[in-house]
Amino acid sequence: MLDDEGESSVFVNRDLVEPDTIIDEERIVGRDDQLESVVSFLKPTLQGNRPPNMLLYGPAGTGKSLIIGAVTQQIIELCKSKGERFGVVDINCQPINTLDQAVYELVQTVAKDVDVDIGVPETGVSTKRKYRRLYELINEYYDSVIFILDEIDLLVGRRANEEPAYSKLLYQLSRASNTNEIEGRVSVAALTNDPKFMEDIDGRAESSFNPRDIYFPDYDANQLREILENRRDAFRQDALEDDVIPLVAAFAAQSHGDARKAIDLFRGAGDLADERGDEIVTEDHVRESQEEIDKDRSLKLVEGLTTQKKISLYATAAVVCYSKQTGSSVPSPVGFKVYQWVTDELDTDQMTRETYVKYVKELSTYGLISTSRKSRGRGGGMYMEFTFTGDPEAVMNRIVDDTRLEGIVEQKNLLQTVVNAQLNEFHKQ
Ligand SMILES: Nc1ncnc2c1ncn2[C@@H]1O[C@H](COP(=O)(O)OP(=O)(O)OP(=O)(O)O)[C@@H](O)[C@H]1O
Repeated sequence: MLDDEGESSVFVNRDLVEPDTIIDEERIVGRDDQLESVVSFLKPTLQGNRPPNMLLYGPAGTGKSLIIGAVTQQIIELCKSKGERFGVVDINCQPINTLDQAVYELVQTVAKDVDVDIGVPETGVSTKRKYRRLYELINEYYDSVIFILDEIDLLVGRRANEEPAYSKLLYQLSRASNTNEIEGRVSVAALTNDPKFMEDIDGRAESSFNPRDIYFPDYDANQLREILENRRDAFRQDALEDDVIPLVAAFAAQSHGDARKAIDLFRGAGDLADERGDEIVTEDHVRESQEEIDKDRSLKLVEGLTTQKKISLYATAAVVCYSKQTGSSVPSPVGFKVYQWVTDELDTDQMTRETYVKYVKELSTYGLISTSRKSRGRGGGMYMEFTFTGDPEAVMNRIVDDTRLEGIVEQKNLLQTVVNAQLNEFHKQ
């Protein structure tokens, strides 16, 4: 039974501190330049012209989805008042593995928006047919359209020596109006955390996509503070101790100035106060909540991964834990070699290097790993470098709890030898 105390909450509008809530423009902080750029690029839509394609790039939680979402929402409204149909087709590429799935997802998103039948099955028909259905729906229901492709760099989905799926998709969509497959005006906005994303794009796709760039830098502690201040009304008046907002902002500023993390921690501290029946959110709630988030994030996440992702992560963590060299970064070619060795030992499927890199990169969106792109010097090509933000040994231990990976623990010495041999090999080249 709930007593009076149990019913009271520090929140009066908890939605405001939910990560997916679409906030009003006046709550947006420190993104004036980006807002201005997106508005100016999309303005031609209102005058019946085609806007340019765009690339919004910057670290996680820096407002890319927020800004493009807020501006396109306004354009939908303005177009509606003029009797024009502006379609916003927004997908997140992170869970999508192939080009075919991406096109299906686009069809599904449009069909849902205009409330009609999808009209193509998910499997058993060609990707071409799915494209045809996509264009058919767009031509019937929209006068102009923008495709928003979030986390575009994670749409790899290719076999060895093939062009990556993101490259093909960008090529197709950005030329669909030139080829008259789409009759109205089309533009494509790609969102990514990878500042060097365009370097991996096929030349054909690069020239047809040819985007205007908009950069989203990290927030500093002051901006994070302001973002939180603007959502203070999620809480009951006087429910926040004075130091709560500065402390939440300071924690989030340490983790790359990610506004999503700041908001999650703000909400977490409030939830903890509620759980304990405390009337006021204090610094202690913030600190404890941060500890829980740190612990939970990596370990819960690891538990929920597929076996292939666990193996990829295990092999990457093993490079850090077993390396005799100092430094805690893992060059992706070394991580991949170790991954191959582990899959051989376990006698399980082996993915391509692209897929291995995609899996590990995905973990960076959860803050478990950070990635950067490195050059091997003149003519040596590029590779990714992975750095663990938390403790790689805890990650390995958690993965071993999965019975399918137990066998590998007995091979610890061998694994150590493989790691160091691969590192030596890599640094010799
Ligand atoms: N400038 C801002 N003002 C207010 N809230 C913000 C701001 N920037 C981000 N947020 C909030 O932080 C959260 C994350 O923002 P958003 O999803 O736009 O980030 P992103 O850059 O698209 O991240 P990712 O690369 O992880 O997709 C959202 O809840 C958003 O409302």
